[in-house]
Amino acid sequence: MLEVSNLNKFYGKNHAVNDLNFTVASGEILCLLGANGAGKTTTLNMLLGFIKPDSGSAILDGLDMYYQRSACREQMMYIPENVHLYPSFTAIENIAYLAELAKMRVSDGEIKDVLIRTGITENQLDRKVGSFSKGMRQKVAIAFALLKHAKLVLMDEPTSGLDPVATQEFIDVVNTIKERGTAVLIVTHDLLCAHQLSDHIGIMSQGQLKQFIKNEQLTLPDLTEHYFNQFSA
Ligand SMILES: Nc1ncnc2c1ncn2[C@@H]1O[C@H](COP(=O)(O)OP(=O)(O)OP(=O)(O)O)[C@@H](O)[C@H]1O
Repeated sequence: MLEVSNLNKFYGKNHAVNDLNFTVASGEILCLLGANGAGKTTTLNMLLGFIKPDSGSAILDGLDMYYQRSACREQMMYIPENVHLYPSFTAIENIAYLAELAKMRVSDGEIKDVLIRTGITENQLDRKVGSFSKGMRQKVAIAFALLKHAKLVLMDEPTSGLDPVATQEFIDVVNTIKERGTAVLIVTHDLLCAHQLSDHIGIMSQGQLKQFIKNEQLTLPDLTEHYFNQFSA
């Protein structure tokens, strides 16, 4: 689904993203970990088509994510660290508005259905989202990704500031989109969430993908050791 090949980005002499190679298949979750300045955001910005790679490519289902970025954006969903919604609209109204902008024809019933699937309760459906927590706003964004049948969902620091219960709810909701066959790429500092959620974990340092680990049978202490080894080397 997502194929990143020999991706490079320089800021002057700073090799911010250094020959990155990885794939995320349909129905797979990859978490990218790394210290501040490791190159995660620059990578994300190249996948979003905001930054032109100096060389290499990111391909989403056959489309180049920089040169065919408009077509790619129709097939993916970006969920930033803080999801911004129209505070005086309800969740249904927010999604209806986003759907209209995306020229999608959807009924209120379909919108309600995806919101319920992400854990928004019947009571919350009619509330203005201005009072929603970060976790609830994320659920609304994920509901839109479901409605859109996004092939790829990109998330930046989704669990920062979430309490443990909200984090667990977030993990459950992301598993819902995974089950639908969506490829998910999450940039995070949260080792516990990465361990609980991902199929693969990539550890970046100084622009390079130092490790790409299959999460199966990896314990949290193992992951922590892998992570810290990158900085003691
Ligand atoms: N617009 C820019 N101009 C110049 N240098 C930049 C720019 N954006 C990022 N950098 C540099 O590129 C490198 C990678 O930064 P990036 O923001 O991608 O790291 P990160 O892993 O996302 O860090 P964080 O976890 O703090 O968000 C850093 O050395 C950073 O200083």
